Amino acid sequence: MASVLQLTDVSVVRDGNTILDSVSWTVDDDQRWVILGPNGAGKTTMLQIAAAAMHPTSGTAVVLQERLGKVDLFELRPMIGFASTAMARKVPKNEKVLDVVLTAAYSVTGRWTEEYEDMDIRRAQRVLAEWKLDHLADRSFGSLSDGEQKRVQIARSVMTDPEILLLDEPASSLDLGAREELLHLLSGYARESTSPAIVMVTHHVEEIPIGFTHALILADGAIVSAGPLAESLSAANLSTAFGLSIELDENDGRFTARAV
Ligand SMILES: Nc1ncnc2c1ncn2[C@@H]1O[C@H](COP(=O)(O)OP(=O)(O)OP(=O)(O)O)[C@@H](O)[C@H]1O
Repeated sequence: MASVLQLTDVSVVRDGNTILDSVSWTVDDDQRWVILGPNGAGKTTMLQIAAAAMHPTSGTAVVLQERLGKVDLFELRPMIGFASTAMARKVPKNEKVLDVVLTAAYSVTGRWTEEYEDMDIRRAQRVLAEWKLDHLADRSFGSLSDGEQKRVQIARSVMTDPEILLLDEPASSLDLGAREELLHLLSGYARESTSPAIVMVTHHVEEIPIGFTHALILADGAIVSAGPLAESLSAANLSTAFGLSIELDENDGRFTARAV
């Protein structure tokens, strides 16, 4: 077991606003974390630091054993899978699904005239099959449903065989069927011992895939709780974070929450 992410006293200040306030957090390579918290709590900012896409204003962030600020980010980033709507917006709408995934191997979006190696093409095809997208390989990205696009984003982010996988609200905007299909795939992936460490931001406890092991709850840029799911994801901690009385239920590894 090795740590893939270590934040120590990390603060982020932007335009005089403290977005993260002395956050300390460690993620090990066999852990699957969910980050929950109200709008504006700082969840995406945490992911940005984990993705080496942002530096802390103070404190230290060590990603894959490399301290941010002392490492060549272009070497580090291929080892980090990051699926987000912001990333998807950079993908040309007419890009073929196979190419959306394949181009991750070269850290670009939009295929031009590059030649790709057969090995990379075979890996992209395998990844598409794993995420139930093989029948869509020749379709344009822009023609896919939201649910299919979300799965392509994840397939692209695992194409490079990353050591940490970051997912920013992968189930947002999905209908019930598409959400359940995605959660089923994420559960299977989370439970494989060969999968990398996973950190997923979500707004809803209903979107926590079975197999996730840890929860970090954030409010106002500070950690309310962080640790194994059974301890950290509690009605009391959610109530503190959201500032209202919340009831939490668990059924066969899936969660539901409501205000009481
Ligand atoms: N460049 C910036 N300058 C000033 N404030 C910023 C900047 N970037 C983010 N913020 C603020 O920092 C806070 C945290 O933002 P962040 O996107 O990390 O929150 P979040 O928990 O992901 O929110 P949401 O659930 O709404 O996506 C928000 O109040 C946001 O407005």
